Amino acid sequence: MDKIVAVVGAGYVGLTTAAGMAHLGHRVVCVDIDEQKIDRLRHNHVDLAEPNLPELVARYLRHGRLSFHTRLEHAVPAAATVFLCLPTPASPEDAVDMHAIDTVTHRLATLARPDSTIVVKSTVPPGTNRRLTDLLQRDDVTLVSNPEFLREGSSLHDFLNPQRIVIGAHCSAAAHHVAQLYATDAPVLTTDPISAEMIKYATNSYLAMKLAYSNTLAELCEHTGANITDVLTGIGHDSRIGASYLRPGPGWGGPCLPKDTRALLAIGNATGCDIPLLRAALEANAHHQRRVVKIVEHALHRQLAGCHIGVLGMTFKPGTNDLRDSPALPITTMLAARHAHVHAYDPGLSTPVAGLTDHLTLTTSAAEALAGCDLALLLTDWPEFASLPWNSLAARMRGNIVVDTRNQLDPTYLAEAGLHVRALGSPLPDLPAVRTA
Ligand SMILES: NC(=O)C1=CN([C@@H]2O[C@H](COP(=O)(O)OP(=O)(O)OC[C@H]3O[C@@H](n4cnc5c(N)ncnc54)[C@H](O)[C@@H]3O)[C@@H](O)[C@H]2O)C=CC1
Ligand SMILES: O=C(O)[C@H]1O[C@H](OP(=O)(O)OP(=O)(O)OC[C@H]2O[C@@H](n3ccc(=O)[nH]c3=O)[C@H](O)[C@@H]2O)[C@H](O)[C@@H](O)[C@@H]1O
Repeated sequence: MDKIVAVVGAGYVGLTTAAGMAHLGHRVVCVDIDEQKIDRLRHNHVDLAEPNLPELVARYLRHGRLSFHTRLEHAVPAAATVFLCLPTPASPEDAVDMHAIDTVTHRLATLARPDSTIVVKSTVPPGTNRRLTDLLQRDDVTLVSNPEFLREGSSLHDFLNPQRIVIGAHCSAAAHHVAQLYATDAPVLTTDPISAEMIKYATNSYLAMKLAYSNTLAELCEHTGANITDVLTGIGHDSRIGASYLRPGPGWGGPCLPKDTRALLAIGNATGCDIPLLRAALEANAHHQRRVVKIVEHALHRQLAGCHIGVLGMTFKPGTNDLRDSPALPITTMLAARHAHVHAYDPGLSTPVAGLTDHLTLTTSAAEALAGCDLALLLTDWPEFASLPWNSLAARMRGNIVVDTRNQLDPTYLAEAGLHVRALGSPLPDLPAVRTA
């Protein structure tokens, strides 16, 4: 048994780190200020829709290798390593809100065990390690930067199978200590802290730019007559480009890609470095969301006022119940602002969601969302949408057009049901006259 690992913050990153570290054989104490969350976790209730996470939490709770706490003083003083997995949301001016990290670091100044290592897993602006070291004022405690690259929906898998571990540390013993906690064959890259912090923003922003480029190519294909699927397959075979993150969609979203791209732009501006590339990626993303609304208008051959739109998928990607910065939010808001009636279904959203039902009706099935609709709009590529009973759905719809922003549906299969699929990145089809009742 290794020395105790403390994890502060029990959200996506924290709970995954806690369960993952327990799985790697460490004794883990996990702390969160959300008393309700901790109470639920102690009773085996994991609220995150993450495959295998509930099972692992239950297993190591039962073994006594994992425990949950609400107070830092009950967890931190015994820990040789303290992972900070705290939120770093955007602040109003798009800089990073460091309140949670600063508050906890302040407390660690008195609570941290002598010779312990504090590991910052949160995404934090370059220079944070140096600033927190000053705040901590503990010569016997080392602060290490260790950004996390997991994706929602596969958080545990990604944590246990990392493509690389990045460790930013001034002290090689501390870097070695953190690396050996992971017991992984993945490459371990040791850098200075500021570079490690930058690697995280640079990665997310690069993915955002790549996605913005894919969506731009999709639009260009519509105008030139090229086929986006073939074009992206063609460029993806070039190993200098790579095939991943090339699927077009209604815009990229989620809790991190938009926030971190905006943050890096703001960080650059604060240092006097303008980054037009990032500004363009963000502008392109807003443009692509607006474009989806235009495609719907074009498909209906008319104004949206009074139309019923059945939306499939609201989360920013399948396999999660997370709506943060989901492109479906601005798109459905724009549809509602044009006085369309929006009825949405998402397999990840079983309970009412605060704020969501102001501009749309959240239904509990695809059949309910599409009943009587003039047009179906697929926004999230939940796998089950491909195999919906499109024959019976078509019979319930008033219109006969499906706008597929993820190029997920088989147009031939839907054609058998009498439906016309308008995918992204294919030449604009001469859509049939809209079927109405
Ligand atoms: N969600 C993701 O997929 C990824 C997130 N990140 C980064 O990791 C960090 C954490 O993100 P998430 O886990 O998504 O956030 P989250 O919002 O899911 O979880 C944060 C947790 O910290 C708790 N917390 C807040 N203040 C606290 C305090 N003073 N003491 C103890 N607990 C406190 C909250 O109650 C919450 O449970 C952020 O910097 C994020 O950018 C990095 C990689 C992936
Ligand atoms: O820092 C973070 O929080 C994380 O942000 C992203 O992970 P995640 O937010 O879970 O989402 P992704 O799977 O990357 O998808 C982001 C968005 O891009 C879209 N996307 C992704 C891939 C693609 O080919 N096409 C596409 O439109 C998704 O639909 C989604 O809206 C990064 O992929 C993680 O490496 C990172 O750790």
